[in-house]
Amino acid sequence: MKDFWQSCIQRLEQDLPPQQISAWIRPLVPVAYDEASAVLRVAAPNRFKLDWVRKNFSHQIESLATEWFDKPVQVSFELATSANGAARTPAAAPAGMGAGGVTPPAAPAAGSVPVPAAPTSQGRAVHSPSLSPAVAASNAAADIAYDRSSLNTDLTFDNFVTGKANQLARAAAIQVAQNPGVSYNPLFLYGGVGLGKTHLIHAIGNALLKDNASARVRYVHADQYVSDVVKAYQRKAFDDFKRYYHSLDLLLIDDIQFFAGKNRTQEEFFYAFEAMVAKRKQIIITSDTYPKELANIDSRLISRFDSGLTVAIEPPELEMRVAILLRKAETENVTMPEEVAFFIAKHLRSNVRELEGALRKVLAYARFHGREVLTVEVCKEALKDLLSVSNGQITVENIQKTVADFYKIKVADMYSKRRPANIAMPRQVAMYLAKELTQKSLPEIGDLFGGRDHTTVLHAVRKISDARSKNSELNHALHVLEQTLKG
Ligand SMILES: Nc1ncnc2c1ncn2[C@@H]1O[C@H](COP(=O)(O)OP(=O)(O)OP(=O)(O)O)[C@@H](O)[C@H]1O
Repeated sequence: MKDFWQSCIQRLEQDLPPQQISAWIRPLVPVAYDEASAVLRVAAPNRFKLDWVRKNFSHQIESLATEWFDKPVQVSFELATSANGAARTPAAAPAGMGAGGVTPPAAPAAGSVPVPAAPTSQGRAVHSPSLSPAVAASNAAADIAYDRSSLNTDLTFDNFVTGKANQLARAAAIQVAQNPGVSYNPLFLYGGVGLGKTHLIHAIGNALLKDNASARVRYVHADQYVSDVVKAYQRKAFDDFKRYYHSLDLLLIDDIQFFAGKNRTQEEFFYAFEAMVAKRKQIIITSDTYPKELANIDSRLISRFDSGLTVAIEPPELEMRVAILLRKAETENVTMPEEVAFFIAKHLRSNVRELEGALRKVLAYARFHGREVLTVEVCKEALKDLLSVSNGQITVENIQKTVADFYKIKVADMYSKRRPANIAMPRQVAMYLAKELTQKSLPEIGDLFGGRDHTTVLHAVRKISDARSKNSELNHALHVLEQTLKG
């Protein structure tokens, strides 16, 4: 196997630039070759490299192995650990987060693969034995920075499709990535589910680390932060907790609405917030609603959230949905005719996650049934269930967006707890239409309107239905909305 590996590197050196060889190939360690199953195990020093080589080099290594061993060989990549004998030296291994017991950040999800637009090896992540100790040390530090940040390297600005719905948010995100702590602090991004908030904040983190590999960046979901607070509490280790969070250069905190009612968490976050902003360190927050609408969050925090820049991400319009589908298909190396993308985008309107799910379904269906060309027919078959469930294309999210546009209120008001009449009435209209035009049950509708009780939905449905028969203006508005939604 050693001989094979040497020859493999030599062959790759003929095809790849030296920089790629030292950044991606030399850090790999061949772990074992199993003759019987023809599986070659290769270890990568960290998750980032693992994802990258799996995506970009597995094919080349596999064909070289197949040639060498004279039979089809499968290459299986894994993380270097002491168990497989490929772990990094202790000096280079990511340290824990201290005695405080703060949970070390999880690595990006297994199986996630960076798209080619992810950071290149330039300036970091090089482990060639020929490097000077200083450079090797700084590259090891860069790897550790990535490992600790919990960033998903798949999520970058380059693969974030822009349209009217998110252009402001993207512009603000780029601005903050280029001038952290200076331009907008905090940056508060809000919007409904699956619209790209998480993607955007990872993109900021990735961009910052690409520019400055030694920056202390951390992505954390609000739930994880809560659980870090609980652990610090149990272990009486708030000093470590504070030291860690207060020392960051960039804190990306996702879905802050999960702080609701968690007073100790809010208090700790308040201190972290104050400490970071005072030191001009950047904080970026996402939420399903805008600051003033956050329920059960301390008003001190709400006013802090509001003190920077607050930007909404709206559901994508048709053209943007098409662009997203085309881009995602391209990433999968699949040619998608525009009419196919339009067909899917017209039928699935609510969010990007739903579009991605539909695309995955269509691709899996086409592969399984040996359909080499994607057609509208293939999509209709593949998405049969999804299309019938969405009851002639109408989803609760479409209804919320359409009604919010009609009454000129924010989509976030559909799930906010606010109750002034100019918001409560459109929200009731939306609930009524959701009941009329979708198959959703009352509890399901309640959930989609910010976790409201089914009796609230029932009350709205009855009230609007009754008012409609007496109030011709409302009746007309409902007709217009129904036509828009069915159109
Ligand atoms: N503009 C976009 N371009 C490309 N991909 C996008 C875009 N917006 C969202 N996505 C993709 O859609 C999926 C869902 O996005 P994301 O997880 O960022 O949503 P979210 O707003 O954080 O949702 P939630 O509130 O449910 O956490 C991700 O795979 C993301 O990469």
